This record gives sequence, structure tokens and C-alpha cells, in this order.
Amino acid sequence: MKIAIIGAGNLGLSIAKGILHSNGATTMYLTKRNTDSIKDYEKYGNVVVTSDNLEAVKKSDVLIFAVQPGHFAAILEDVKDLLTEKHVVISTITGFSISKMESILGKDKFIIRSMPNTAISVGRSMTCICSNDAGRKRIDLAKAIFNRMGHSLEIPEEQMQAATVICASGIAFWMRLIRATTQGAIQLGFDAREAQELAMHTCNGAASLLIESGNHPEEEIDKVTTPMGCTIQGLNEMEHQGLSSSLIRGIVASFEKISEFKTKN
Ligand SMILES: NC(=O)C1=CN([C@@H]2O[C@H](COP(=O)(O)OP(=O)(O)OC[C@H]3O[C@@H](n4cnc5c(N)ncnc54)[C@H](OP(=O)(O)O)[C@@H]3O)[C@@H](O)[C@H]2O)C=CC1
Ligand SMILES: O=C(O)[C@@H]1CCC=N1
Repeated sequence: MKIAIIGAGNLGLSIAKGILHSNGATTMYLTKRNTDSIKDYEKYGNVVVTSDNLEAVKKSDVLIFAVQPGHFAAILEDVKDLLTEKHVVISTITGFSISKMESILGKDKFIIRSMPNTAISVGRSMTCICSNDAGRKRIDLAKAIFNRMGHSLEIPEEQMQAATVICASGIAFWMRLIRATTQGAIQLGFDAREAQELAMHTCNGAASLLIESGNHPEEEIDKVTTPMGCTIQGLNEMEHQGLSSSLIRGIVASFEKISEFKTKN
């Protein structure tokens, strides 16, 4: 597979790492205007670093766009005449609709809109995807690409903004919960490194338990909460302090913000 990542910034480089990690490309173009910071990627042999988007598009089949929303339309205008039947356009751009992409590229192009997260760099992204009508022919290819680097789910385009909050911003939300747990562990006497080790592996275990068992979280909680024990004491205190409520409110605030953004675009 010949892949180009147009916009090798935070997310673009995370995707590049995920692709390298999973041997997911025969050649990979990485583009940005100032390439100094990513020249090292050329040591991987099959990676070409360039500021020339046109060359990257001509030499690749799968085009993953990861630029800021304000740059995207102009870049699509620049490359649109180079697009042929071999190309699949995959956007990761927040708030940029499929109809807007079609208005620049045409309805006949294979267009996939995706929302991965930065855990793609370690092959563990939750990635939501949808496509235009023509792109339906390539949705399995897009799923295969993202499933090599985590888990993917096809959703209606209307849910893409909500998926951005839960999955992309969600990485930051979970990081903060892990950090808070780490701070608690330090207060209980662990050194900082051990505290983080305990917090992140316990978090990983909790998610893996649900993924592998298919159980509801409360079913697993019931197995841990000894009557009159320390777990229920801690959980109830967290809820008195608004744990679930503050998470839900944060998610809704994030969604309200992204909805403003959609109106502006
Ligand atoms: N960060 C995240 O976790 C997630 C981000 N997204 C979306 O992904 C997109 C990128 O986000 P993020 O990676 O954080 O942003 P960054 O600003 O880190 O990356 C964007 C990159 O695009 C490059 N760029 C700008 N203009 C061009 C151009 N003309 N041609 C090629 N490259 C160009 C910039 O480099 P230079 O200035 O050198 O050209 C920069 O490295 C956004 O639309 C965001 O909404 C989606 C999911 C998660
Ligand atoms: O915070 C943001 O607005 C972008 C969208 C998802 C991740 N970063």
C-alpha cells in the first residue's frame, strides 16, 4: 500500500508511527511545509519526507489528510486535478463535512471521513469512520487500514462531532484520570514512577476486562465492592464529589464547543 500523510503534525505523525509499527505501507510520504523536524523519518527507508504535496499525491494511493481545518480546502484545491481512480481520500479533519470535500473534489471521488486518536501511534486507536456514496466501495479498505492500528467503527456522519469528543479528546480525558489516580497513589506512599505504573496498568486492565468479557461496568464493579468495604466507601465519596457528573458535564461542554466550530465552518 502506498500511503501519503498530508500534514505530519501531532496526529499525522501518530498515524505515521502506527503505520510503521504495523508494517502497514510499502511506501509512505510525509508532508509538511517545514520538514526539518521530521527529516529523521527517512531513516526508515520506505519513507519520503517532503513539502511537495503534489508529488506525494501522485506517488501514493491512500491519502490521509491531517492538517488544521483552516488549511484543508486550499490543499484539496491544489491536489484535486491529480486525483484518479486509484486514490482514496481519507480526512481526519475536525468539522469538515463530506459535502464540503465533495464540493471541491467531486462526488465521484472515494472520500472517507475518519476520527482516530493519538493512540494510533501504538496501534490502539479507536477510530470512527464514514464515507460518501462513492467511498462505500473503499470503506472496507479504510476499516482494514485503521483496524491494523486499533479498532474502527462505521458511524453516520452526523455523529462524527460526538465521536471526536469521546474518542479524540477522550485520550486527554483518560490521561487526566490516570494522572489524578497517580497523584492519589503518591499520597498513599508510592513514588511517582511506581504510582503511574499502578495507575496506567490498572486502567488498561479495567478496559481489557470490559472489551474481552463484554460485561457492563457495574457488573465488574459488583465483583470488587465488598459490603462495608473500602471500594464502595471510595466510590460513594467520589460520586458525592461529582465524579460521574463532572465527566458527563465535561463531555457535553466539549461537544458544545465543537458544535460552535461546526457552525463557523
Ligand atoms: N491532535 C489530535 O489528537 C487529533 C487531531 N485531529 C484533527 O487532525 C488535524 C491535525 O491536527 P494536529 O495534528 O493536532 O495539528 P498540527 O498543527 O500538529 O498538524 C498539522 C500539520 O499540518 C502541516 N501543514 C500545514 N499546512 C500544510 C500544507 N500546506 N501542506 C502540508 N502540511 C501542512 C503543519 O506543518 P507546517 O506548518 O510545517 O506545514 C502541521 O505539522 C486537525 O484538523 C484536527 O482537528 C483529529 C483527531 C485527533
Ligand atoms: O481539541 C481539538 O479541538 C482537536 C479535535 C480533536 C482533538 N483535538
